Amino acid sequence: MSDLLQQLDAVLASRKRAGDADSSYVASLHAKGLNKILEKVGEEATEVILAAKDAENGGDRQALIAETADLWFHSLVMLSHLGADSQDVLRELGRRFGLSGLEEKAARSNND
Ligand SMILES: N=c1c2ncn([C@@H]3O[C@H](COP(=O)(O)OP(=O)(O)OP(=O)(O)O)[C@@H](O)[C@H]3O)c2ncn1[C@@H]1O[C@H](COP(=O)(O)O)[C@@H](O)[C@H]1O
Repeated sequence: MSDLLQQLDAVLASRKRAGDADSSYVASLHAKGLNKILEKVGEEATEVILAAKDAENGGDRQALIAETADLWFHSLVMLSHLGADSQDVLRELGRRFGLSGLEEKAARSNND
């Protein structure tokens, strides 16, 4: 599925380079600028939280999945706007793989 992320990265980069804001949602976000993109990331994060609470109470898990997809998507648009992409994040997650979050955090305080 990482290939899908790479394909999406390429589409987002092409919309940033030469997208038409009148026919492309992504190009319209790039044209509006980083603050608009960040507003959407914040909005979608809130919608994920609300959908998660709803799912905890027996609500619609598909709605949670859809809102999480919205958050991932808008985060990818943000990364694209700032010259990064999904592979940068996957590389960082790979670097952390197998390292306990508790050990990683303790190591930070030992080095501080
Ligand atoms: N994956 C997505 C994707 N996910 C969500 N969205 C859009 O993000 C917008 C979210 O806006 P809103 O939050 O206002 O709407 P909403 O989330 O449906 O409604 P609420 O949850 O807020 O109530 C909607 O217009 C969605 O269609 C996306 N738009 C585009 N993509 C991908 O980006 C590609 C390029 O898109 P265009 O640049 O529009 O061609 C597409 O081919 C897709 O692969």
